[in-house]
Amino acid sequence: MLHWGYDEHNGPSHWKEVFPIANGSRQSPIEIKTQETKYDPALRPLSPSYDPTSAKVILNNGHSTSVEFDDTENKSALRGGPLTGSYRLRQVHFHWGSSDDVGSEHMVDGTKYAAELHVVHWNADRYSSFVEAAQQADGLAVMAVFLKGKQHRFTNFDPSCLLPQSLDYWTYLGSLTVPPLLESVIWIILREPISVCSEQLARFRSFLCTDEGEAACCLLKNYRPPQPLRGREVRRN
Ligand SMILES: Cc1ccn(O)c(=O)c1
Ligand SMILES: [Zn+2]
Repeated sequence: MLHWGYDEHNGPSHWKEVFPIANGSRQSPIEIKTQETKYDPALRPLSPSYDPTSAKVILNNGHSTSVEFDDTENKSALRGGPLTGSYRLRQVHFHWGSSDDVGSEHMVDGTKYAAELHVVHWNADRYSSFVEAAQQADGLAVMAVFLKGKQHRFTNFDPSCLLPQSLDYWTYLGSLTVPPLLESVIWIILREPISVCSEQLARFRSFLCTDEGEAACCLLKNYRPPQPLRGREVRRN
């Protein structure tokens, strides 16, 4: 196995060839069987305290996209919960899959989520660096957050924030532009565009259109070419 990854030739089933601890006794992720979890009254509430000015860079390290934080001082830390003392924020990254129904690392009662956010901290009370802490049994604390897929909770969103200044428009009678192409649409097309930067457009192109288990391929385009007007009138206000 050259460099570890997530492909057939270098994925999780091969990692033990280079990292024998892969067969260790406290490996992650796990499946959480909620009925088997045990209430612990001694557990305290989590107390995250993050200073946004400690964020430094966002990068793709080939295994994930990650935001790195300045951890040379205790500006952002996680306390409480199961932790003793304070754990300093190091980085935030995501794990995801090739389709919305998989992607999380941990599972809950057989359910995988679409993705999983990991907020990584290290025990700066006891150790002098992330690298040192990463070798210790109580060295790191990773807070994981599940991301739900399609039905992603997206509340308090007012789409008018995406509208241009002018609501002047063209209108015509047409159809869906995707199958089943039903001819049931009154189209209202705003004449003034809104602006996006090329990075935002590239982000669209990075979304996948492949299913679980298929070779990942990106949804590079999803537009239907113009269709014959067939005598229809297009009106404007
Ligand atoms: C430190 C570290 C590195 C990779 N991942 O996935 C983690 O969750 C934590
Ligand atoms: Zn992770």
